Amino acid sequence: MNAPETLELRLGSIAHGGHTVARHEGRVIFVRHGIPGELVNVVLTDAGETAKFWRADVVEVLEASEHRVPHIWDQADALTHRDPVGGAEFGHISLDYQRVLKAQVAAEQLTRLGGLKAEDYNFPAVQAVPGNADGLGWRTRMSYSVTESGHLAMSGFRSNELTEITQMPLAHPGIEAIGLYSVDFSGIDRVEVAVSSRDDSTVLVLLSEVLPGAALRVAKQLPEGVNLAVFSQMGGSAADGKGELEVITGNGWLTEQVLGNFFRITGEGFWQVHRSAATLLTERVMDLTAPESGEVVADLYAGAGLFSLPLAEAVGPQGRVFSIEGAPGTHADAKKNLAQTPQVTVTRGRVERLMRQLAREAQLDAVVLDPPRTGLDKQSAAELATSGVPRICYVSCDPAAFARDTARLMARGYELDHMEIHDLYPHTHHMESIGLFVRR
Ligand SMILES: C[S@@+](CC[C@H](N)C(=O)[O-])C[C@H]1O[C@@H](n2cnc3c(N)ncnc32)[C@H](O)[C@@H]1O
Repeated sequence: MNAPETLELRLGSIAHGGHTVARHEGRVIFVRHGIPGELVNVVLTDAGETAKFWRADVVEVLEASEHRVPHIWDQADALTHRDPVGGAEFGHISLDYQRVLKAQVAAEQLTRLGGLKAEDYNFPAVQAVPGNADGLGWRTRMSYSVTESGHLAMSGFRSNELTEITQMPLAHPGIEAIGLYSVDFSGIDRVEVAVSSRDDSTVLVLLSEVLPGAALRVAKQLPEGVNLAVFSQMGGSAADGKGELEVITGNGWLTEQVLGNFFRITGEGFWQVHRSAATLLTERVMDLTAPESGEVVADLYAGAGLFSLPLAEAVGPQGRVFSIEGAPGTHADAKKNLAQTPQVTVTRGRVERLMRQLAREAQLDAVVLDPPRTGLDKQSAAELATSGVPRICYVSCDPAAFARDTARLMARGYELDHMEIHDLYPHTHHMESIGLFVRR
């Protein structure tokens, strides 16, 4: 028998990934675009007869949650679009309640994967970013596809169908101001845009060109002062892929400023997305890690040196910082950003490959690590713990990976001394956790 295409469901609790969990005839269904407690009609998007669980999207709300609000972005609204775009999947939930749900997800992951018990541990609330009351305009980095007619577009939540974009309320106003939505991007297949949060107005547009000459046509349509470059990825992954940047107008990089330090970030290089993230995370990492003069600290997955630079200042010329980053472009930025601090050793390479040697050769006093969504691999977690480093400050954008790594570190002699969660991705299901682990 084929599965029914639509169903009426009562939505249960929130799950990792932003779904609510519902049940139908004993089967679990992960439902998007709903709120726990709501009675809704859903369309099944993934419903094989033999599948362990199904997936569905809310298309009609029969009994709305008191936390439901008009969606912040029409094109991402599942109630008015059959294939809404991704990128603001919590936009129908009041901002305060989004944070309540994120805290529930984090607590559930820490319990289930991290092995922590609610009776022993005070699971943290999710903190709003000061100065961003409506949770809009925070994205300093945007990434778009291009339609056949040359317009900016984004993919549907669960499809490759492109929807033309005419505004993006989460994008920084400096990005929205340059009129990208009326530019003809024919001959381009991806458009990446970044704005500097130093001045809130210097913009760099990166194009991936499929027709030679297309970027020059785009250049003529952009306002004066916008930096433009063509980027070609030469293979590899985000951690070690090689890229080539050909500048068309202005510079191929932006300058960022964090607490008095300046950072050069090339077009394809990593930088924190929320306009306040770099400052907020630096303050929190420095506060929790508390590096002292003369100490030896490692900054793993170091990016362009955001934490390495203040760590170097704190340990001073008598101390030492090992800054490890995999991506060649971001590593090149780190080299430049850390050129005036000889106490920093800047190394390009995968943490998986370098961790053992580092743990063996350096007597580390503290480690800061900020891995991608996948978290630490098992081997690196083991080597990190075996190093016996007294303090580990772990910054994470994925609560499941963070919880899994918490269990690994706790099994090898660490305890989670402090944890906090920041809402660095409002109107999405994402969150940023920071944990301080200390050697027992
Ligand atoms: C979440 S970012 C953090 C960067 C930096 N801490 C910051 O806040 O600006 C993670 C960084 O790790 C790098 N990376 C990803 N996988 C890696 C790996 N296996 N080894 C080393 N670096 C890696 C990425 O290129 C990226 O720059």
